[in-house]
Amino acid sequence: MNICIAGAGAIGCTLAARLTKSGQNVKVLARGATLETLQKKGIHLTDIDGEHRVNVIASDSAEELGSQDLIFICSKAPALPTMLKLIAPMLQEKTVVIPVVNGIPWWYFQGIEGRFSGDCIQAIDPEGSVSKLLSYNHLIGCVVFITAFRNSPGVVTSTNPHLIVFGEINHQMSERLEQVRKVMEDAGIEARATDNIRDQIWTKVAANITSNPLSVVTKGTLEQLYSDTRLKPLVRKVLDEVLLVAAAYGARIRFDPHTFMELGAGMGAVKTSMLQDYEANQPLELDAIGYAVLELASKVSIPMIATQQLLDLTHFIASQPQANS
Ligand SMILES: NC(=O)C1=CN([C@@H]2O[C@H](COP(=O)(O)OP(=O)(O)OC[C@H]3O[C@@H](n4cnc5c(N)ncnc54)[C@H](OP(=O)(O)O)[C@@H]3O)[C@@H](O)[C@H]2O)C=CC1
Ligand SMILES: CC(C)(CO)C(=O)C(=O)O
Repeated sequence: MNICIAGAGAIGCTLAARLTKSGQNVKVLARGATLETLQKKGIHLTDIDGEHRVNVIASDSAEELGSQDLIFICSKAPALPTMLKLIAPMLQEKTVVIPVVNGIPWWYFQGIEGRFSGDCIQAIDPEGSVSKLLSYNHLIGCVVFITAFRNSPGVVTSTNPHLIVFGEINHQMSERLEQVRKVMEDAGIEARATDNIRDQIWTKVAANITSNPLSVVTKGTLEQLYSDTRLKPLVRKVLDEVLLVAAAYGARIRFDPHTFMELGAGMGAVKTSMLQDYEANQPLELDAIGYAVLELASKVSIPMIATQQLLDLTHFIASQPQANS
């Protein structure tokens, strides 16, 4: 299968290395120093199965990479509009596009019936500007439960077992969904196909909104955030708020709040991706994992007072010019 990984950071390099090793025809859309390293040295991934060194074809030109069967967009949420424009030359009628991106997706209200069907979420898709960039029939939804860290361009460490969940945005099972699942499974990454990707989205968003912003405020690890007696009450408050909103949208989250907190603490001394971004002076995914949730909450008239304060505090800290010095 012709597969493009668009965005070669922590998650992109993890997927590109594993898929290449499994025999897929993988190409990588990258830029700058990352592109240069990938072209000269390939990818060096260290994960739970050991070390993987793979050579990949990489370019910053989608035209050069050519038509693809499957495209994984592995950028941060703020780069999504740019990435959707960049991948356009690689699309054919049947190309499947899978954003491997945290947060509420811009297509959340597309493909399903309901009170808000067809609505755009202003925090991530102002006036539908992102929706216009890609036809929905290309999309498969995805939630990634992988932790990975980019040590330097092309050099990535991933410490936890890999898991990735895929689902059609209209909640139907399909042949292409099963094909994608199998491609991932063949690459040694546990992959599941679901008939309700939104349940998974809310589960992951609950993890992100309870940990990522607070990690920027405190510089704490996942273990600390979910177990430190001074931080736990706030984390739990945010968790309770997000679970109410998720329930209002009909999401079924498999874990009760107590188990959720214990699972978080069990993730160990992991630095969240938002804290990594903050330290690298990169834009934070606050809209996709935070302000989009507040918008959804206000649509169903549920207050998220603690969450709002936490997001605003994080936003303030991140907006300070000397924040990282
Ligand atoms: N890392 C983790 O542990 C986890 C991450 N996630 C989520 O997965 C998604 C990807 O995260 P992650 O891999 O960590 O992010 P990274 O920041 O490590 O990687 C993003 C990549 O996108 C590339 N990119 C951005 N814009 C462009 C562009 N215009 N052209 C080409 N490349 C571009 C960046 O380029 P450059 O090389 O120049 O920086 C970078 O390589 C995020 O939504 C994140 O929240 C989810 C679970 C865990
Ligand atoms: C590890 C985890 C689950 C923390 O919220 C994550 O997705 C991230 O760091 O972005």
